[in-house]
Amino acid sequence: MKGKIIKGIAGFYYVHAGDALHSADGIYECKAKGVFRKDHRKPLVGDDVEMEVIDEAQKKGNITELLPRHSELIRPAVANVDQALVIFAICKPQPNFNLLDRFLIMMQQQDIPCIICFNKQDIDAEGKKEDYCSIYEQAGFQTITVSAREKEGIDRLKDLLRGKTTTVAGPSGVGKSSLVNCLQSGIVMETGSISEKIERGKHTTRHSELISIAPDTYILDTPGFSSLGLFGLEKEQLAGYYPEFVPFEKYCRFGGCSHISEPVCGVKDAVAEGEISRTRYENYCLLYEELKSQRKY
Ligand SMILES: Nc1nc2c(ncn2[C@@H]2O[C@H](COP(=O)(O)OP(=O)(O)OP(=O)(O)O)[C@@H](O)[C@H]2O)c(=O)[nH]1
Ligand SMILES: [Zn+2]
Repeated sequence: MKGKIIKGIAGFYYVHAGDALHSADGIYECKAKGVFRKDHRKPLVGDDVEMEVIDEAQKKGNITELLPRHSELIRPAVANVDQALVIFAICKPQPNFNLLDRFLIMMQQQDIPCIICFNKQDIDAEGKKEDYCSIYEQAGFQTITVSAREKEGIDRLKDLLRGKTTTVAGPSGVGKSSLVNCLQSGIVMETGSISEKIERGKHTTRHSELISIAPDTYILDTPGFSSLGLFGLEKEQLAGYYPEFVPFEKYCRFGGCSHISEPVCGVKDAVAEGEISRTRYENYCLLYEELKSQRKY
């Protein structure tokens, strides 16, 4: 039968299969004997597989075939991700837009569409949420504001996730765990031997695990981050990750304009006229300088 690898620990793969979508009953502890030889690749969390049940009562099985992957993410290592949800708080803590831009670049490098979610709208006393959303909508990203505490925007968020596998990320303290809990609500996970087995592995390494939140809908909860390096990127490529710059580049005097110190620059003009967000442009300049001074190996 078909299933999906939701977690891998020490040579075991936990495969979500069968009809019991919202219950731990549908999770089989599998080995992947013979798959490496046959498919020449290592199973990844997120892989769709064919499996056979060895022992239904003990929920043990064997993965017999890896089905084709439509995407493969390196950070975090997971297959078949459709999109990323990046969570920031509107306040407490204030969003670090430089960090957000770094995250967006990393996902664009891997061709993964990004939804930006601003949480804690219940304490948005200064009314920042529209401003924040418009910065990123102007750049072509989808945005959503929610409150995990007041359970606002959760249904809309679920709509954006439905039928897809989404990697969920955000710096610490933004309410990611609270939001993941909201998304899981209504799902009865039965306690039992399988979840205990999964539990045991938790203390050794940080594994990524897919959580089923609705039929054909999974989220990957990733550890909070406080910094992100830029990898595999030359400074000349950076502007390509700021999609809102593109329509103005034709007004730059020089081809390959860096939009920093050149005299006639369509991008700088657009910033001055408020057509490109100053926050985005300033972070572009900071990241450009960083790439410029990066050591080449
Ligand atoms: N006002 C408000 N506070 C929230 C909301 N969501 C979460 N919080 C609070 O923000 C703090 C951090 O929430 P968590 O869910 O632990 O955040 P996290 O992003 O998982 O943080 P880490 O565990 O550090 O990665 C807690 O005190 C939550 O009660 C919200 O929608 N509104
Ligand atoms: Zn320019």
